[in-house]
Amino acid sequence: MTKPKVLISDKMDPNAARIFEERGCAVDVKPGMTPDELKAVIGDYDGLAIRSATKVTPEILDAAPNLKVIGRAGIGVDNVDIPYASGKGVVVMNTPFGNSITTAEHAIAMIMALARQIPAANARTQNGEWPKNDFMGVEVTGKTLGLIGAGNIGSIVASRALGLRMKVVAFDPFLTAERAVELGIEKVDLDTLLARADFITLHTPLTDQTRNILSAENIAKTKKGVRIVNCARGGLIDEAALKEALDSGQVAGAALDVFQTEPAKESPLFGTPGFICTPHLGASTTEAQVNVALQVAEQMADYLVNGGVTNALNMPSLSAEEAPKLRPYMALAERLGSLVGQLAHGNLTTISIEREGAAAELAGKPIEAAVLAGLMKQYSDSVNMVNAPYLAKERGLDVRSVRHERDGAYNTLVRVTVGTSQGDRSVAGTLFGNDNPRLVGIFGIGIEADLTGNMLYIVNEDAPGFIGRIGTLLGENGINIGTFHLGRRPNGADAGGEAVLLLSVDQPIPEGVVKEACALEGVKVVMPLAF
Ligand SMILES: NC(=O)C1=CN([C@@H]2O[C@H](COP(=O)(O)OP(=O)(O)OC[C@H]3O[C@@H](n4cnc5c(N)ncnc54)[C@H](O)[C@@H]3O)[C@@H](O)[C@H]2O)C=CC1
Ligand SMILES: O=C(O)C(=O)COP(=O)(O)O
Repeated sequence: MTKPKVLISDKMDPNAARIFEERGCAVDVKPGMTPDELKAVIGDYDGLAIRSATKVTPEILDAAPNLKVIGRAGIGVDNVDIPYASGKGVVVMNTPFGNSITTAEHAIAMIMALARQIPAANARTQNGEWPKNDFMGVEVTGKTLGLIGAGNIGSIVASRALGLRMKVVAFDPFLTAERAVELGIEKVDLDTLLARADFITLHTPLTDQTRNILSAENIAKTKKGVRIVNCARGGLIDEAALKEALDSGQVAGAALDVFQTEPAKESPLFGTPGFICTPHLGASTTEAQVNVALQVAEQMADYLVNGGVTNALNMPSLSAEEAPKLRPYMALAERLGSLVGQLAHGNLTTISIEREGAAAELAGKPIEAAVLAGLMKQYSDSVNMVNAPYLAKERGLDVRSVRHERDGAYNTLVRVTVGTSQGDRSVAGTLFGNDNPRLVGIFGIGIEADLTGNMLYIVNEDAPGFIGRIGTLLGENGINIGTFHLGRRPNGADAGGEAVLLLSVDQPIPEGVVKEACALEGVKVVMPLAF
């Protein structure tokens, strides 16, 4: 098997490359490429490991036909076009905890640096000025810290601030009252936070709701002399409004680690009294960088080599332990999806995926994604388990997953039923010997078959002589039959109803032969299938 190829396109701790190699991936380390340079090489890679500098745009994704996974060694993924990556079937992962302590500590360092104006005092002291009378600071003890965003980083900041004897109030619509009590902080609305906080620190992702959350209007609602820290994302603060507020004294100090445009080589804020900044160093400690590098490489290699999915933003998780158990189910699910997609005519409106017996004990989402991938393959070549659920949603397909506690005739069973404009169509399959996918029912008829290669599905009047006729037709056309499966409709009926035939053949069946088969006496349906 050829090794999956991974490109590390941002500066990353060398542990990442080591782990990729140890886990069976080939790795190239090329930090600092321009977008054009990245575009020129990305086509060679199965995985792309990044930090915040690489921008994964639709243009880059379009140039990456082999790409399967993007791994962000860090938290924020606003530099990746996730909807576009999902559409292309590329998994996007991050490392949600590896650098949170480090970033929280940076925010605390910013709070202390603002309170005591350490950067300016340091610069002037080293300049030989000894400006002892120019730097009157403030204590943080007893002051109110307003947290905007109390997730992983925000809650660590809260715990450290409580240790500094600050009072902490937080605005976070997703913070529960219980969690606030647990953290020892007070949950407030944004206006209350703005009015009460002596220091404000931001810890939300950049979304449509959080963009410019500190707008001119909201900055005007702050306590005069407030100090503001942003170690989250640049777009959270209106930088022009912040400049004005610093100039007017509404804001006594502001510390930014992140900017609207990065790298920020120039800014009206530079040189403003009370303003300090760092060049997106929030995650830059040895400890955090080792953490995120190890984690991203482990996660990406696990996906590329074993199919395990951890911390994906566009796919359900699947542990490396679960992955081998689920793999035969995915194969079964994909084939059932493909079969029902090939057989069902008319406009598909609903799909229901039922799991019974051992299948009911497994994670449902990956099985659902595999069924949809099989089904959607009829419509597009680039469908996989990542983008199939998105494509199904786009097409307005109503997807239902049902888990049955009851025991059925098989110790494990997956049934897929699609609702079409012509009624419901259902197929079911099991695993033989734990890993061998096998069809056990088609449109309510018990029929056992492997779903593999080229097949022919025939419904005919159940009368003597038909099997001979179809065998002769295929033989005359040089088509060898591999396997032959028969069932009767209604299920278990005696002769005289409808018979269903599923044949596997050694080559695709030419259209002319399909037409001749349709013309045979008693034939109702003939459909070539491919798996
Ligand atoms: N400066 C740096 O180097 C680093 C920056 N970051 C950034 O820090 C930010 C926070 O990271 P985590 O705490 O790990 O994320 P998280 O997802 O654990 O927490 C974010 C919190 O923001 C809250 N939130 C979402 N929308 C909100 C809204 N409209 N108003 C108020 N709160 C809202 C969420 O409920 C959540 O509790 C991210 O933007 C991340 O990219 C993370 C690491 C390093
Ligand atoms: O993890 C994050 O969200 C960060 O912002 C860290 O960015 P970086 O990896 O230092 O470029």
